Amino acid sequence: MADEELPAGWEKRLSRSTGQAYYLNVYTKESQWDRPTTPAEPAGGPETVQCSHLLVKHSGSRRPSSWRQDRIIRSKEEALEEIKAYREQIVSGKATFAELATSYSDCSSAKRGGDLGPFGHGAMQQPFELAAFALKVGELSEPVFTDSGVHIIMRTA
Ligand SMILES: Cn1nc(-c2ccccc2)cc1C(=O)N[C@H](Cc1nc2ccccc2[nH]1)C(=O)O
Repeated sequence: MADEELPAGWEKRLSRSTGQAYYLNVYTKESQWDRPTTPAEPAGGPETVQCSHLLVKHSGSRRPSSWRQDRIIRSKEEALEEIKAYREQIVSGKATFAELATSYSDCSSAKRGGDLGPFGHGAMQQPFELAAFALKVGELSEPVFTDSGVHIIMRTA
């Protein structure tokens, strides 16, 4: 079977000792045995990422109101428990990220399944940015706290 094309930024090499194929990130010169499925990221990480998020606000949020609820009174601890339950539903496959974000996110991006579109450094609150840029494409964050509330973040590009 002809070798399928590799995602951008990768080169296929053969191990001198075993003859086994491995893959080289041409930017960072790092190598891996597993065939890559996403483009190689340059050293220093990506300039922009695209993420979807699910936000649960609480009484201490910067704007304790949303399309879902005019006045949000749940505590920060209750918000964390809710976001952990949503994360478990996603990880177990009981629901998709987009389904839950559409129904339950307190961010206006809920209408787009939580999709925030592409963004670069400096666009989002720092805890959110740090978590988002640390994710690999397709990865789901642990709960992230910002002045807006408690988030889970899925990097999509
Ligand atoms: C940063 N952002 N993008 C959208 C958005 C994007 C695409 C389509 C519709 C809305 C909404 C927002 C936003 O700040 N929403 C706030 C809540 C919020 N706070 C955030 C902090 C970090 C990242 C996303 C966040 N969303 C709100 O609705 O009160």
